[in-house]
Amino acid sequence: MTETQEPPEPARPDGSRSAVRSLLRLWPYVRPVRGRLVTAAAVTIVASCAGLAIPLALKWIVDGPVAGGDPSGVWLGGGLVLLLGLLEASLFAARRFLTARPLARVEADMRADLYRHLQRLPVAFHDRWASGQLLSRSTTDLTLLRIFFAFPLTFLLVNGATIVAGFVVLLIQQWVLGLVLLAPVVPLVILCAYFEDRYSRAARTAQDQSGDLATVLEESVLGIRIIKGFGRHRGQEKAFAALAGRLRGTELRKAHLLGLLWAFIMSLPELAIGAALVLGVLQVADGELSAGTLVAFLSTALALRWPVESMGFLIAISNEAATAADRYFEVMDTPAPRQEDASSRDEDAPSRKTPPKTPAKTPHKASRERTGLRLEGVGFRYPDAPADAPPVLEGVDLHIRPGETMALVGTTGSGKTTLTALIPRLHEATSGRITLDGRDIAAMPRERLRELVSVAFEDPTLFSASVGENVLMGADGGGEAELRRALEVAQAGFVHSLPEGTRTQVGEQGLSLSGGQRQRLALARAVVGDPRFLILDDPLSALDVHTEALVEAALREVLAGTTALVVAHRPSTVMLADRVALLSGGRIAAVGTHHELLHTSREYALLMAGDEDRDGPADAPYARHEGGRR
Ligand SMILES: Nc1ncnc2c1ncn2[C@@H]1O[C@H](COP(=O)(O)OP(=O)(O)OP(=O)(O)O)[C@@H](O)[C@H]1O
Repeated sequence: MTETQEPPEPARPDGSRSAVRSLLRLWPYVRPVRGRLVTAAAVTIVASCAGLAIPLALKWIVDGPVAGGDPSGVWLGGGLVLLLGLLEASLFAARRFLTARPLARVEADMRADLYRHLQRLPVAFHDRWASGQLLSRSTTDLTLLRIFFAFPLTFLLVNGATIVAGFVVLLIQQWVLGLVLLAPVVPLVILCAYFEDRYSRAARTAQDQSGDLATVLEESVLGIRIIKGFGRHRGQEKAFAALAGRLRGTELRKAHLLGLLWAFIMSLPELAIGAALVLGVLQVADGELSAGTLVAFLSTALALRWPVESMGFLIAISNEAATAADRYFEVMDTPAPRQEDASSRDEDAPSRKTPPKTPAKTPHKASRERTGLRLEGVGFRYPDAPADAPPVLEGVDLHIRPGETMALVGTTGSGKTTLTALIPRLHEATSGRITLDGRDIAAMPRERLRELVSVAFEDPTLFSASVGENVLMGADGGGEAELRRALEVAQAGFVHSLPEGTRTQVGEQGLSLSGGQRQRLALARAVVGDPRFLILDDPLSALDVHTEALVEAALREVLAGTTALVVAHRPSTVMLADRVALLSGGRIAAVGTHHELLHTSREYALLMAGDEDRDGPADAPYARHEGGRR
């Protein structure tokens, strides 16, 4: 067996990391659209240059036509300024056009990759991560990244280039005044570094808290019946309000930091412009500077205000995007289980994709290779179990013969569900091996394994899809005939009286159906592909006595043609089985027919009597449960 992969704790770093390094990891996604992004950046630079040329045109108007009293020159200059303005506006519009579609593609690709990866990650990962955290990473965080690609990424470059070009122009026009304007750069760089660190910590906290909020919201929506049933809505409201209050506090801290940064970014350059204006006016008065040059100088300085001021929020959004990238890659970096070599595929085995029209009675008994389902020395411990806790399963040996139905019984928490989860490899056994018809499942491609093994769990989850789609999930390519047969076996005839029959959409998690109805659909899903191996975890628990008897009768027919392990809590479910295995203390304590175990295992007899604490030998009183298939 492969070693169980320890999924990482959902990380909550403090944000002290390199934002640039985090953002650089996005390169593989940006690569395919780099041409568009570079073109958009070039277009934006041309647009900014058009904007910067306007003050130069003004200088020409003031020093030329205005000073020389030439009205036609003023009109010409005015027309030139108008043209430059129109050019700037249309180029900015073109930038949006160039980036919108490819960036939506990048966001969609990243989301699809995340979803694909989440589907491949082991159940142990999902046990540990809160669903809201995954939800917020695949929605809010990816939207933040798209905004970053569309806006700050381009404008950090373009505005940076504009500022450099603008200062070159200023220094050429009047280097003393230019140096006055450059004076705030040093304190601003120091302040930006100071705020960046604090802001990224706050951004990380806010994004994690919004994930926590999504988790509480999701749990409240899914558990609304319990909340209402126990009158817990006030408690839930308080818990939600407390979390929302914490998030509000963090957002306020972010706003406070951003406000302070912005105040410095706006006021320091304004002070410098004021100083340059006073100095410039004195120079014009002394005749050392032309009025036109001063107008051009100040217009250029004012044109640089937006690129300088925008740096504050561009840095803020970039930090949030870097945090979003970290959160995205925390999930993507979690290794998914290794995909086994597809060449080990069992070619002779019939696929569930093409189920036979009618089940063969005992198709697997005749084959010499078909040795059934075997567990040899299987052990399992949950990755997050305390180090000193004993393993849930240890040295489990069990052989289910081809075509045989084995019931698995044991006290609550004895590990029955855990054991059934090892067969379709929802969890990896930590020791020992499991074979299906002699082939080790650890060496089998998961896809193939899941074609061979079908499962129905105690909690019958249905998806937001039609009844038919939910059932046919169990058999890719299955059609109407398979659907009808599976519904018949599961005694799910009620679907035909639903408004649109098997096309009726069942709500989120099938909430519009009763527990028993959902369980019957989950059972139909398990049997629809006529699987070679069937794992049923207490499949009849939510059925009334009458329906249970009907389902049992139909299920007997299916079980006759498959090798099955059925977790049973009730004698009526045990009756479906050929033999029974008793799970106790993490091991198989006894195997035999129901009749044999009633007489040989006191623990089994007590379990079947529904009285686990009872003393005294198991004998005649339990004989009323006898009468299984053998
Ligand atoms: N995801 C998990 N992480 C850690 N421990 C777990 C996890 N799931 C189950 N356990 C523990 O493993 C043990 C076996 O649980 P399991 O659900 O397999 O028992 P069970 O026999 O199916 O119980 P029941 O009859 O009540 O359904 C229990 O002690 C349980 O607390």
